[in-house]
Amino acid sequence: MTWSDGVTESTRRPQTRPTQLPYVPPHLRNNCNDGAFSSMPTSLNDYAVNNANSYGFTSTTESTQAPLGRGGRGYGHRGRGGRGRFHQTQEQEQEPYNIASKLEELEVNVDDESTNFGAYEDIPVEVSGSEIPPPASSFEEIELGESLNRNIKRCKYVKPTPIQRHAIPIALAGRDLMACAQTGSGKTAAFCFPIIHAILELNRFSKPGRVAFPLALILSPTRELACQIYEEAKKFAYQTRVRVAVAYGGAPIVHQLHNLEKGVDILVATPGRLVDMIERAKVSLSMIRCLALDEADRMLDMGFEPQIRKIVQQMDMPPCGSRQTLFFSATFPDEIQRLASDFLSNYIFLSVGRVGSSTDLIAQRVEFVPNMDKRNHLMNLLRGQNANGTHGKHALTLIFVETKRGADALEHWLSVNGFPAIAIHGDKVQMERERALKSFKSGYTPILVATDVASRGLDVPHVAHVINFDLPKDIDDYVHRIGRTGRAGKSGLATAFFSDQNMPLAKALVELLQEANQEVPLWLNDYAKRASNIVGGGRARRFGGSKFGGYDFRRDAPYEIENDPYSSTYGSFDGTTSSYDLSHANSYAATGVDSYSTGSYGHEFSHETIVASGWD
Ligand SMILES: Nc1ncnc2c1ncn2[C@@H]1O[C@H](COP(=O)(O)OP(=O)(O)OP(=O)(O)O)[C@@H](O)[C@H]1O
Repeated sequence: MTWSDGVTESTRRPQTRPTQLPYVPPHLRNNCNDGAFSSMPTSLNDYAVNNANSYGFTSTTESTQAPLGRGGRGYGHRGRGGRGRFHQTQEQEQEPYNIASKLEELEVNVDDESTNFGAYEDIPVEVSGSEIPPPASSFEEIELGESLNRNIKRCKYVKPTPIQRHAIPIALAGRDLMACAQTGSGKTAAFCFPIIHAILELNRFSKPGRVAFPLALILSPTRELACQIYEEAKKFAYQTRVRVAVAYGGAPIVHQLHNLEKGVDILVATPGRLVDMIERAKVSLSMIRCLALDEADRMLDMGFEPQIRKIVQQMDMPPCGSRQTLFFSATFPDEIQRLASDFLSNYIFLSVGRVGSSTDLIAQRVEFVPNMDKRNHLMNLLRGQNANGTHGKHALTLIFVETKRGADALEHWLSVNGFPAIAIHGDKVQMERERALKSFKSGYTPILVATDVASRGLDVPHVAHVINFDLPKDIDDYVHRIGRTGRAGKSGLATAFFSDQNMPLAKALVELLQEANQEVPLWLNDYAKRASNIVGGGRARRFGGSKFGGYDFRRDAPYEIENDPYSSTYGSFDGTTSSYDLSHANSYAATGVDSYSTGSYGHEFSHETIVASGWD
C-alpha cells in the first residue's frame, strides 16, 4: 500500500571482587595541581531561540498520488560479520584505567569533525517479511526528488547510512516497517525522508484552519526528542511546501495551537500533549497517512502503551492497513515487538547491527566502584580529563544517575567542587530542562547530570564521555545511554561504575561487551556467572537465543496476524531461500543467506542476513 491508496540483586561477593585502591590515573601521579575546568568560558553563550515554523502556507492542487512502489522484490544473500577480537588477561585486569590515554586514542578531544564512517563497514543487516524492496546504495539511486536532495546536500549527508539504505526504499514502497539500528546511525532521516517525499509526491498540502489535519504523525517519548526531531524535519523540508509543527507538554499550549492553525503536514508530538489537543478538537488524525514512532519500544512499554492505543486505535486515525506505520528504535525486546505488531500490517522487520547492540565506535569500560566511593572516583575521572585537556566545549561529559534527587545532589556536589555541572530530569520544569540542555550543548556547562530522560535519541555533538554513575536496571537502557556518544561515525568513551547492586545486569553486560569487542574484566565475568546461578541472569538476551543479527519475533512461534489481508497465521519458517539480484546493491559484501518462507502465509516471507558495507 502506498499513501495514495488509503486516506481513508543478592549481595554475595564473588571471590574475584576487586580490591578498591584510591584511583590515580597514571598521568596524574606526578601532577596534582590541576584546576578543574580552569579554562571555562566566563559568559553564557547566546542561545539561538527556536523559531516557530515560518514557512509560508500554500494551498494545493488536489491530486491522486502516483504509486510510490519501487518493486517489492524478495532478495537473498548473506554473510555473517566476522566478529571476534576479544582479549582478556590478568595483566589487563590489574592495569589502572588511563582515561586520558583512552581519550587520546579515541581522538575525542579534537576540534575537527573527523568521522569514521568506515566503522559501519561489514555491519550485519537482517531483513524479514514478504516482498522486500531492495536497498539502495546512494541518495541519487533512491530518487528522493530535487528539493529533498538539495536539503540532503545542505545537511552534508554524502551517502546514506546502512539503516537509511534499507529503510528508505521500504518506506517509499509504502510498506509498514519495524526497524532497529544502532544509536546514532541516522534513524531520524530514515523515517523523515520518505515521509517528506511522499507528501511532496502527493502534492496536497495542509490548509490553515481551526482544526489541524496532519498527513503524518511522528510520536516521541520525550519532549526534548520531539523538539530535536522537529528541528531535523524542518531542515529536511526546507524550502519545500511541507509544513512541520511540534506539540509537547510543559510548554504553553496556546503558542503550539497557534502554529497548528497555520496548517501542518507533519506533526511531531509527545503522546500526552497530542491527546489533549485531540480532545480539544484542535487536531484531527483522520487524514493521517503515515504514523512513525521513534524509540518505538519505549513508546510501547508500560508507561506509554495506553496513550498510544488511545491515539492510534480510539481516535479518528485511519486503521492499520489504511495508513503506513513505521517503528524505529535501537532496541526492540520481543515482548514489545509482539505489542507493536498490533499496529502494523504485513510489515517488514529490519535490523541493522544486532538489535540492542552498541556500536564499535564506543569504547566501553566497566569499573568496580562501591557506592560510597563513587563520588571520589568520578572526581578523579573528571580531573583526568581536565589534565588531558579533554574537557570543555568539544568534549562534553554526560553522567547518568538513577534518581531525580540523585541528579540534583550530584550536580550540587560537582559544582561545589569546581566542576561546572547542570542537571536534567523529569521534575524540572520544561524551561529548566531546555536551559540545561542548551547550556550543555553550548559547552558552557560541559557536564550534564541526567536521569533516563536524556537517554533516548538526543543527538548532542561532542559528547565524548558517558559515565554511568548509577547503572540502569535494564541493558537496553544502558545501550541507549552510552549511545549519546559515538554518534554519526565519531568515536566515544563510556565508563560504568559497577557495584554489588548491579549483579542482575552482569550477564547482559558481559554479552554486550563481548559483542562489541570490548574488554571484559574477570571480576565482571564472575559476577555474571553468579548472577546466572542466583537470579537467573537477569534480562540477558531478548532475542530468543539468536546469537547474531536482529531478531524478528515472528520467527519463534506461529503467530496470529491481525489486520493481515492474506492469512491468519504464520507457519514456522521453513528455510526456503529467496534470491536477490546482487547487481542491485553493488557495494554489498554478501556471503550467506538465511531465508524462510511461510507455509500458510500465502506469499513468500523471507528472512535474510547480509553484510552490508556502507556509510563510507
Ligand atoms: N547520511 C548521513 N550522513 C552523515 N551524517 C548523518 C547521516 N544521517 C544522519 N546523520 C547524522 O548522524 C547523527 C545521528 O543521527 P540520528 O540522531 O538520526 O541517529 P539515531 O539513529 O536516531 O540515534 P538514536 O538511536 O540515539 O536516536 C545526526 O547528527 C545526523 O545529522
